[in-house]
Amino acid sequence: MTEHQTQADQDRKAGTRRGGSAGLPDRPKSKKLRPLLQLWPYVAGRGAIFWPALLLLLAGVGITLYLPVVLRDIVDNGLANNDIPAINQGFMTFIGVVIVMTLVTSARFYFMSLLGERAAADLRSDVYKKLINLSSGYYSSLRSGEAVSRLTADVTLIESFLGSSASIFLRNALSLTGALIMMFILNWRLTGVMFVAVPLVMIPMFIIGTRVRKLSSAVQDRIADAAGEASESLEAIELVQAYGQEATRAERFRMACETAFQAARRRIGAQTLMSGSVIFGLFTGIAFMSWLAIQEVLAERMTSGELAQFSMYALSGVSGFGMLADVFNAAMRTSGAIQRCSEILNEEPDIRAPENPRAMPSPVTGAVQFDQVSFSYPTDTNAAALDKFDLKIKSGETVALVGPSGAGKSTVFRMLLRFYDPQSGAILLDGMDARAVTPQDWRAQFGYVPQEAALFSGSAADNLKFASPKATDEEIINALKASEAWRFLETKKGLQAELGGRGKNLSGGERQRVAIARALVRDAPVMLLDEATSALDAENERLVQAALDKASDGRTTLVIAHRLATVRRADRIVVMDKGRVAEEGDHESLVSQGGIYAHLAELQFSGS
Ligand SMILES: Nc1ncnc2c1ncn2[C@@H]1O[C@H](COP(=O)(O)OP(=O)(O)OP(=O)(O)O)[C@@H](O)[C@H]1O
Repeated sequence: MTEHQTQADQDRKAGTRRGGSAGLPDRPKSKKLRPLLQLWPYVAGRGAIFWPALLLLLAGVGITLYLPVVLRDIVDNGLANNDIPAINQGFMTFIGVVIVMTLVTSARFYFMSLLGERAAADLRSDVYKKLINLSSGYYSSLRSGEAVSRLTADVTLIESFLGSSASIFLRNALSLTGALIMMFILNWRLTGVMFVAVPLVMIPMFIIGTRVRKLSSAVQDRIADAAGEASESLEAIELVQAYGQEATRAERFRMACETAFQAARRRIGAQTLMSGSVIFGLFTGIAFMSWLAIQEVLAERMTSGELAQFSMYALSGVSGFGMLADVFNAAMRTSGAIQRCSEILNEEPDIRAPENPRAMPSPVTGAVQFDQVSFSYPTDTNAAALDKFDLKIKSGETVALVGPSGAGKSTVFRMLLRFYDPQSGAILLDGMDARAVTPQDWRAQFGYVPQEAALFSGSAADNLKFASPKATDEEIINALKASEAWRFLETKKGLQAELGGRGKNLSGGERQRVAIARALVRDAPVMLLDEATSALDAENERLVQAALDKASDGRTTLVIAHRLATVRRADRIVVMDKGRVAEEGDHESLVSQGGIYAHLAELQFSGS
């Protein structure tokens, strides 16, 4: 558990490092744009936002294409004839169109952004709903932290794409197409020349632009490296000073900053080249096109108004083209994000109900049996975690599982809670095979106290209702009393006492007692207790032991035991080694056998 958290923390840090300070997270791109289509249900399913957004987008494009027509009329009808009233009238129309355009654009912005947020919220909930139902096998094959990255970073990319890039893309693609058609109608010769001239100017800019983008992300990576370096040292400042590493660490940070500076210098060089070539390309292009256009006007193949109209389309077309290139990049990244999210959405949990699930016997007495169970973890198929494991526990019996680290004790619990299914053999409860019932029905028969007493933020009552949502206040208080947790909660706010995130408002021993109460309130026939290894003071130890006693009262109990007091209370001790039962008996008989248990007891329980 702790190992997992540490790994997750590291991954989170690595994620932040990779993400840098660019605002949007930096996640792998896809090579295909096709996955974008998978967003369709999320967009179309919200018709009340989607259709207004699309109509407003089309209206906006139409208005942008109409503005140059108004300008042409001003020039041709007003300016060419020196007709002042026509000029004034023309500009009034122009302003009118601008007002409509402003309203339409603002409304479009509102609906498009809303659409992005709406779809992201829906997608996020769907991905989470799937994640929370997937089985342990899935998580063990996923890099830890990756699931959360998909839920947050990937969905953020999608959100930003739908809310802004997709709208920019559609708007510019439509404006560009519209502008080209209008230009072609106005003067096909000029348009033809532009078709040749524009790529000549754009291609070098595009190449340099790609280089600038690459260098910019390299700079961000280097800055993030430096920041990572700094935070690592500052988080462990006492260690750094205790070992006299201040100068070395400062020098390492300086080197990281220097590398970032060198990367920035390369980026600035490319940017300088880029802006130079943009200015040169753009203005020589404009000069050349203007010269050609004036030739057309002089040859009376075009009016002055049409020239003005043409120029407006050309300018908007060129800028639209530039934006498309940027948006393309965003689309590739979003496509990658969608692929990763849909991978989760398409995943089927490998632990699921059979086609015709049977009902658990009523009542369940709690007779547990492992029948020749062999199992190896999906990520480690060579080594068997359980090897033809046989164990029969009578209803109401308390069995202590002991054994060296890696013997398979926790695996026994994981199999009992059906986080995994065995590769061969069967796990039975009152004779019922775990695979014959729904996982929910099966798990409802177990109370589980993990080694790290993971609690959730919320009140004590919330934390107990987690195990039994219908429990009454009285039942909750009884469970808390039985687990010796009520005494300290009473001095706080009783059931309403806030436990803090992961129960951080409580001490280690108190957390364990609340976790035991949580298992008790479930009132299940089988209790699984994974005893904490961390040392407790004598008083807490006594209280936890008393709580454990109550927890096993009248129920079948399996306890992974680390304390002498616990093994002594058990009806039977089962010693595991290499996924098998190695020895069995009570404390005295096992010690006298002088085997694994005797050795373990000497090491482990000598201080108890
Ligand atoms: N998620 C996992 N993926 C792959 N292998 C695992 C996984 N969890 C445990 N194992 C392996 O399975 C074997 C049994 O592990 P298990 O956690 O059941 O041991 P344990 O007896 O509970 O040990 P400990 O007392 O140290 O907790 C070990 O070899 C371990 O490396």
